[in-house]
Amino acid sequence: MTAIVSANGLRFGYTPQTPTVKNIDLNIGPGQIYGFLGPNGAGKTTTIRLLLGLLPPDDGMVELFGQPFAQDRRHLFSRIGAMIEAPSLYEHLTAFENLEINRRIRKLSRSRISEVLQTVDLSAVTGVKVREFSLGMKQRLGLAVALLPAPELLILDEPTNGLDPHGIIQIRELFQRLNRDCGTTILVSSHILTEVEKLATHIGIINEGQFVFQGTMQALQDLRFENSTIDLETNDNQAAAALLDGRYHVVCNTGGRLTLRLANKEQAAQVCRMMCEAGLDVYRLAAHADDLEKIFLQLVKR
Ligand SMILES: Nc1ncnc2c1ncn2[C@@H]1O[C@H](COP(=O)(O)OP(=O)(O)OP(=O)(O)O)[C@@H](O)[C@H]1O
Repeated sequence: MTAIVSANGLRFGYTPQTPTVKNIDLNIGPGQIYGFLGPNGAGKTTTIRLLLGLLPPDDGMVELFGQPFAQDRRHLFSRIGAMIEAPSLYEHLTAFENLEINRRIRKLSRSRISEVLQTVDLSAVTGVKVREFSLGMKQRLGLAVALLPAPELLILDEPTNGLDPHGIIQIRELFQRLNRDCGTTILVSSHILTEVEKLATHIGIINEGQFVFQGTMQALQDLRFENSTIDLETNDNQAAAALLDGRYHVVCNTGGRLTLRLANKEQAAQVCRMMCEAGLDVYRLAAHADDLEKIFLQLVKR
């Protein structure tokens, strides 16, 4: 299946001495919601600019919808909606007027304006000047601009920046709706994992211009169980410890409770099965996995 976004060996530096993006390989398939994460200054915006052809790479290549940029750039852009950092809006104009300018530039039908205003829930304020909008309303109007061409691919750089929890939920639900109802592929960047973990199907985490993790959301979740521990309590902990000896790493045996280090979550099931097969009663089997935020912080500290 053709990738919607494909980048290979992407390199870029604002100055020759300091590479900002170092060898980025990235693939986003149709219908994916790709959470692009990294701490401040990791190179997310720069990578997004490279993907959109707004910066020329020093090395590497980008294909969108299986086509390099050089070919039919105008047609490619008609299939993409993008919002990089703060939305570019005319504060002295109304929501409608802002959309109308963009609609004319992109030669789109007039009906798209009311459609996108409805999608982002701004139909009631179509005639209000943007300078009277809250930050959340401005973000949603920026999204409406990005949605005007009914894009197959949405690229959004920190779209929830500065929003309150209610605003973040509204934007998340909007992305979920677009993805579910229209099949829109979405690349959304953030420096906060919790903002994308409920949304993304795939995750890429960069630090200092290179990936430290790329995979499905499930694969990231599974990392929580690498090197996690479980507490085990049975009716005969001595017998349990003897069974585990040599096969599992028992880090603590207090008599009342055994603590084991696990290599993966499947080992918790194996331990449970082993106890039952030996006729021991399991009173407690409690996993202590890292939370995702901790995993994220560990990944970007390396
Ligand atoms: N126009 C520019 N000229 C020189 N250096 C720049 C420019 N834009 C960004 N940088 C530098 O490149 C690095 C990566 O910046 P970038 O904005 O891509 O990171 P980011 O991950 O998007 O960060 P944030 O989450 O803070 O937006 C930073 O060190 C930044 O200072």
